[in-house]
Amino acid sequence: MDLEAVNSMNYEQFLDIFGNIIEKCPVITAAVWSRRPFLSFCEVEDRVSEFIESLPTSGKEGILRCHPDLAGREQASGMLTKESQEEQNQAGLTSLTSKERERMMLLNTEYKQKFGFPFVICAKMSNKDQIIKELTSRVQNHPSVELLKGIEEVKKICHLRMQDILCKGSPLPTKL
Ligand SMILES: NC(=O)NC1=NC(=O)NC1=O
Repeated sequence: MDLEAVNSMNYEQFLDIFGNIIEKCPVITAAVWSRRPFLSFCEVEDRVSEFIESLPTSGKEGILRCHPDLAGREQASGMLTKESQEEQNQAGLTSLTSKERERMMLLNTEYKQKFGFPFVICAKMSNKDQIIKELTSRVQNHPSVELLKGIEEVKKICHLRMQDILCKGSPLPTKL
């Protein structure tokens, strides 16, 4: 997929391709479309980051709240987005022992009760043991620290999802 093709997409085509680069937050992609033409693919990510940073705390918390728990109910019920499913698979979170699953559930519940948003980490850059370790440690943090860390992880997830889209060369939308 080349830049010219991306810059010539209408907003429906842009959303079809990039709508889930931030988990379940297509409004960010829809807003960033207005910033075209992009001089590079990195610029798309920079504009996404700018949009996120422009949000008030409640908006950033809202983005985190759109993320499914790792090894949580959405995974158990097969309700994950394809991107999240693949990321959780890659980190080994779909093959936890019952003891690991129980521990993740308890830690996720504790984390959400404390912060009012879920623990978010870029699963593809980690593995189940590291994730459990990170969750155990981060649940002790101050809310302001976890808001920053969570958004930082959201941007890493976005970067990898962009790479997947551009490298897999999703078929370009047919000219409508
Ligand atoms: N709560 C989460 O961290 N969710 C996720 N991390 C990923 O890498 N993909 C997700 O859906």
